[in-house]
Amino acid sequence: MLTVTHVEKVFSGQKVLDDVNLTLSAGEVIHISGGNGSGKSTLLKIIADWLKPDAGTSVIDGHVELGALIENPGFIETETLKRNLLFLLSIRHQTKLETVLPLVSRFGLDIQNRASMKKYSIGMREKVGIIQAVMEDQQLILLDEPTRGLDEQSLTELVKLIAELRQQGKTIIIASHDQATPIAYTDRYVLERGELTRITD
Ligand SMILES: Nc1ncnc2c1ncn2[C@@H]1O[C@H](COP(=O)(O)OP(=O)(O)OP(=O)(O)O)[C@@H](O)[C@H]1O
Repeated sequence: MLTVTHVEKVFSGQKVLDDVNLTLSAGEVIHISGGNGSGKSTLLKIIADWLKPDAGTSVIDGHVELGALIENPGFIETETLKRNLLFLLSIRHQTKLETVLPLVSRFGLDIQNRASMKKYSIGMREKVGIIQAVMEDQQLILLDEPTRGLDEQSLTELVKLIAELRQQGKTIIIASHDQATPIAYTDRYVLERGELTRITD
């Protein structure tokens, strides 16, 4: 599903990622922890092909659809939630808005909300970011700090959603600064000084 091999990334002479290797098969759910600035977002961006590594490769199997929430998701700020989702769905033409509505309401969002996205709070934006990352049955899902700004109820929904996606065989990478995450995951990794290491209990 995903093979990251000997990946390096240097910013301003500083090696942020140093020989990072990661192989994930379909259905694996992992959690990567690491302090602020440890390179979690950089690694996810390389996996999503938003950034090129300075050395090494990151390869996703050809047929795999990617869903990603990395840093601040970009929306059309002057448009409503509905218009934003319709726009995103129009790119792949695979999913109808009706299919996404249960996901919208379980996170307490209102598809009829007439406010533009720029009026949304951090937590509301995070929820929309989560929804767009999973709403088209994407098989590989990257979630960078997905709990940011979420209230208790939404956090519970997120935990349930990830458990469901895991049951459906989705491959998921969750990154957060926190080693202790409320989210169910299988394998834990830590990113420190540019190195990604699997934590064994
Ligand atoms: N486009 C860029 N140009 C220059 N430096 C960058 C760029 N993107 C990231 N960096 C630097 O790379 C390092 C890792 O950043 P990254 O955002 O990947 O860390 P992170 O682990 O996601 O941090 P956080 O938990 O704070 O979000 C930081 O020192 C950051 O300043």
